[in-house]
Amino acid sequence: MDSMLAFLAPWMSRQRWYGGKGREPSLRLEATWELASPAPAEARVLVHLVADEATLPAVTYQIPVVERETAAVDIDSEHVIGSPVPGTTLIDGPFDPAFTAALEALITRGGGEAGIEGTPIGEAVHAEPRTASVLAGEQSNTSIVYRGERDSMICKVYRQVHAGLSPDIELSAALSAAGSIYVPRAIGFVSATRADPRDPAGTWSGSLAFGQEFLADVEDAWRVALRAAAEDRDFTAEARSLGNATADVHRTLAELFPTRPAGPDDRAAVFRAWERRLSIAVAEVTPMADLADAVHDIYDAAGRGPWPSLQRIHGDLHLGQVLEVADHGCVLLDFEGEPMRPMRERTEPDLALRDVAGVLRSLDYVVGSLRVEDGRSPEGMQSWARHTRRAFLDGYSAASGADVEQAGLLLVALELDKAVYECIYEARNRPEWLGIPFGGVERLLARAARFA
Ligand SMILES: Nc1ncnc2c1ncn2[C@@H]1O[C@H](COP(=O)(O)OP(=O)(O)O)[C@@H](O)[C@H]1O
Ligand SMILES: O=P(O)(O)O[C@H]1O[C@H](CO)[C@@H](O[C@H]2O[C@H](CO)[C@@H](O)[C@H](O)[C@H]2O)[C@H](O)[C@H]1O
Repeated sequence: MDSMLAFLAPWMSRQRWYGGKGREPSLRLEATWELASPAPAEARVLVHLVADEATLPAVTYQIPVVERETAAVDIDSEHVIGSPVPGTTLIDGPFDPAFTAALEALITRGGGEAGIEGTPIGEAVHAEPRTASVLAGEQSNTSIVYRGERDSMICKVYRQVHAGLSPDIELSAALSAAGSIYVPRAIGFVSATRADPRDPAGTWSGSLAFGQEFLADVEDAWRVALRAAAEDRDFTAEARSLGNATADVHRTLAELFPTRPAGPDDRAAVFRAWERRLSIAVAEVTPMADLADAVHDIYDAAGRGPWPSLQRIHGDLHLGQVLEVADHGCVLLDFEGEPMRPMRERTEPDLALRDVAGVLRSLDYVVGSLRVEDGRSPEGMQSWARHTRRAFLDGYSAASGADVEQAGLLLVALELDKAVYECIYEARNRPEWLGIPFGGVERLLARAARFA
């Protein structure tokens, strides 16, 4: 196994989903399961959980691997993990038919081996042949699209694995079961159970994968908005409809899951999370040090003002998480919350306004990215940005019955917190885009001055 980990570490460090950017992973094997695959092939399908101790706290990753005879391997070298045993090659599971077939069977038919369980949910999909391919693009996880004549499915293989049911599965499946038209239909999920490393008498379980209906030939709202802004075309109808959808999802989540008034402990926890992020940003983004005191003052004031009740929310809502479906409208994806936030915070009731702030930041990114990529003048785009922002807020207020503008400084603080998060995200992943959220922090501080 040590030789497998020695091959895994350099390969993992090159993957988009690897969170410890710039570091060499320091891996420890936590668990391995072998899956039966319906695909006719001489191959073993293994699912490993490995802890990466290069970061603190350690992060657990899921690595599905297919072991094949080297002579039979015909795949792009990028998806080859290595050959720790001469004559045998390890392949990244999502790119091998033996793994994709095993996963499809678990999600659509259920069952599993000791420790791995597939749970189909909702209406069963048709038993038919489907072709599997990995979705291209910048992702935190790895998604496999299964295309069939009658039912197509997208299955997300979670790369970072946490204890408990993933909030993505928990919330998306509950919304789908409640008949929400704003999420894809849920099809099934896979979980793993093993002895708890912290308490050998207990068990640990976590989510490995989630299958949803695949909506073919759709674009995400980020691409649609970018095109509209680049051509100075109106995007207010789409923004208003996203406001309606966000409010409707919040209303349904508040009916399905517990809500509570924001007590002193809740406020203190949110405030600590704002401050923690700010201090990470100061450490990683040099110019942030000059703005930190001003940001802190806004957090302080917003923490003392009126707060609405807390409820379950999306947690990382941005235009890239929204599909624009023709003759239907917006569909919201990926209820996992922000990947950098501790999981125990992501599953707690939170401020619904956090999602509103997420979309507002994303609209600011549309203008910012056109400036960075195309050298467009921000002045020329100000009117597009203002109208689009207004339309989103109007749509949200109309559908929720609450005037979001009343939130005043709290909304500004949440936008600031998101922009601070984005500064960290960009510094780690896309340094050339750092100016977009950093400029956002400066503008939000100017806006906050109106509430002084
Ligand atoms: N049900 C779906 N139908 C069509 N495309 C989807 C669906 N779910 C996800 N996608 C596509 O996959 C991309 C990544 O999905 P997402 O859930 O955000 O993954 P990640 O957590 O890895 O970021 C989305 O931006 C979208 O383009
Ligand atoms: O991988 P996820 O989709 O869970 O989200 C992470 O990556 C996003 C970038 O892909 C990042 O979003 C930021 O960039 C977007 C444009 O690419 C922009 O629309 C968002 O407003 C901005 O936050 C997201 O923050 C991060 O969690």
